[in-house]
Formats: sequence, structure tokens, C-alpha cells
Amino acid sequence: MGDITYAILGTGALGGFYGAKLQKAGNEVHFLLKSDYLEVSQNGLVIESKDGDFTLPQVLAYSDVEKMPSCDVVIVALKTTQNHLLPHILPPVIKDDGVVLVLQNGLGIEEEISQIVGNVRIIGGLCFLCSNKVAPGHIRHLDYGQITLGEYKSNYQPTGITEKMQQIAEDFQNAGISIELAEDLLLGRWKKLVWNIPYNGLSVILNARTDELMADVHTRQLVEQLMYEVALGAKSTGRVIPESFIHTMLSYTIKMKPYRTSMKIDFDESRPLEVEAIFGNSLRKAETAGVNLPQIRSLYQQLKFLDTRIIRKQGTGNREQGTGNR
Ligand SMILES: NC(=O)c1ccc[n+]([C@@H]2O[C@H](COP(=O)([O-])OP(=O)(O)OC[C@H]3O[C@@H](n4cnc5c(N)ncnc54)[C@H](OP(=O)(O)O)[C@@H]3O)[C@@H](O)[C@H]2O)c1
Ligand SMILES: CC(C)(CO)[C@@H](O)C(=O)[O-]
Repeated sequence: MGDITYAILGTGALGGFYGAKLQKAGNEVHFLLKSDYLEVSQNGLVIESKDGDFTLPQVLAYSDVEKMPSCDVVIVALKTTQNHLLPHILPPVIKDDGVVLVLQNGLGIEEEISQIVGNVRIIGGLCFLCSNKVAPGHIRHLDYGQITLGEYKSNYQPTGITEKMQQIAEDFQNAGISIELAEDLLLGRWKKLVWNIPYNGLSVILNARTDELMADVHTRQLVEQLMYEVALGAKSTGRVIPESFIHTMLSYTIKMKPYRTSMKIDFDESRPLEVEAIFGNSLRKAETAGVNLPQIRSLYQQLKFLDTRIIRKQGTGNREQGTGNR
């Protein structure tokens, strides 16, 4: 049994999958749930995975953070559209010398979290994972799973490889989760956006899967142009994404099983979209450095239109941070 205790805030496709793997390997894991709480507290979690199916008939499930113990590592696995909840749900579950591990997509989230729990360490994780929640407490892991970990320091100064990163990496690796350690979290986050910005955005706007976007000469070109614009964004913050990385992402996606991106799934299910964390924050970071990213801005404007329509229909608020009027 590992010594580090874990809390999972958001037991969905990603949090449910990694949390279950950590528990299966013998770690103490506390799972926060919302609509699946009753099912999971009674019947546990079911994981269908390309690496082998398993069930955890009993898990430590909670519907209220006030009932959870404070933990060494708190994994933020909500959709970023729910991050407005963090000032309320994060402080009660994190130990004073604990670590917040942010496994969400997007940019600038660690900065936002440091405003809430400035006294604890924050590590970001870029998850190359294809996983869906198919029923309450039932996760389907389709492909990949590697996480790139990088520690946050104010203004995203590179931290190098820290001992904390190595300790957490060890637990994840023992649980069968492949880990890469990054010296520079901001560079890692921009690199992940090279994938998420074109595919998440275009899959929604053009109603297409990744294979369809890659099969058509025009959309393939558009994907590539957007990737280069993400690299420009990275450069505006002093980070260099080599051209070879863009080629790697293009061929990685061609080899990928036909994939409906998570933003497309959210759109199809009429759930709020992670527009601000992925697009808005990237535009704002580049803009602060005096760089305009017109093609990304165009995606952002279209996605905001669609997102606003979803939110109006639901009558609920997507309270993702951001000015919302780029
Ligand atoms: N899935 C992937 O393969 C993947 C890959 C890379 C990165 N990511 C990123 O990982 C993050 C999480 O994505 P996901 O795919 O795991 O989303 P998800 O399946 O929607 O999981 C989020 C979970 O948070 C729960 N939740 C929402 N509000 C809550 C609350 N107030 N209290 C407790 N639980 C609450 C949701 O429960 P309800 O269903 O009850 O609302 C849901 O189960 C996103 O930033 C995404 O971009 C995902
Ligand atoms: C990029 C990805 C499809 C898997 O590599 C996944 O990490 C995602 O949706 O962010």
C-alpha cells in the first residue's frame, strides 16, 4: 500500500479511470461524485479498458467534500466548466503540505488554483488519454493513457524535475500508468494544445471525427495551420515548439482510432464546452505578449456562440473563468 493518499475531484472518464487504477494498485483513494454518487457508493466502479477490464466493488465514495479526509494529493478531474466550484471544494480536502494535481486540459489553470490554495504545491498533468464515461460508475478506456507531469511555479517559471513529481510518478507507474516528467509545465501545456485546439474546436464546428478531419485535404490543412498558430502562441510566452512536434501530432492522429473528441461529446450531449480554458486562456496569454492568433480567435468566437446557446437552453451557467468577450 502506497503512503500517499489521493482524492479525486470529479469521478468521470478521466478521474474515474486514473483513480481506479491507483486504488487497484493498493493506494488509498477517496472519490468525489455528483450524479453517480448512489450507484458508486453501492456498487463501486467498473472499468473497461483496452489494457484489461476490472471492477472495484467497493470504493470510498463521497458526495460532499466536508465528509472527505484531507489528502496528500488532490486530483482535479472536473471539466474546467466546473472550476468555479474549486474555491469551495478544494481547501477542505488538501493537506497543508499536500499537492494539487491538475489533470484538466487547457492553459493557466494552475495559476487560477494558486489563487485559491497558494500555500500548497501544484503539479499539472497533460493526459494523453481517450476515455469516456458510458454509464454511472462505468468508464470505458479506449486508448493511450500516458501523463506528462510538470510542477507549477509562479508565472510558469520552469522548475526542472522535482522530488514531488518523482514521488507521484512512482505511484502512477506502479499502477500501470505511463508517466513522462517535464521540466517546463508551460511548454507541456502548449504542446497539448497543439492537439486540443484544432481537433476539439473543428470537431464541434464541422461536426466531424478526427479521422474525417484528417481525410479531407482542406480540413487537414486547416488543422496544420491551427497547430502552427498554437506554436506562435507558445513562442509569445517564450516557449519553442519544434516543427517536428507538429508533424508528430499529425501522424499520431492519423494512426489514432476514429475519435469523437471530448468537446464534441459535450456538444452532442448539450453540456457546456471547455472554451475558456482551452481557447480563451491561450488567446489571452498571447495577447498579453502582444501577439494576435486570428485563426484560433475565429474558432473561439464560433465556439462561444455555440456554448452560449447550450447554456441558454439549459438555463445553467458555464462559469468558466475568462472575460468571454475576446
Ligand atoms: N476523458 C478523456 O479521455 C480526457 C483526456 C484528456 C484530458 N481530459 C480532460 O480531463 C478533464 C475531465 O474530463 P472528463 O472527460 O473526465 O470529464 P467527465 O467524464 O465529464 O468527468 C467529470 C466528472 O466531474 C463530475 N462533477 C461535476 N461537478 C461535480 C461536483 N460538483 N461534485 C462532484 N463531481 C462533479 C461529473 O459528474 P456528473 O456526471 O454527475 O456531472 C463527472 O463525472 C477535462 O478537462 C478534459 O478536457 C479528458
Ligand atoms: C489528445 C487526446 C485525444 C489523446 O491523445 C486526449 O488527450 C484529449 O482528448 O485531450
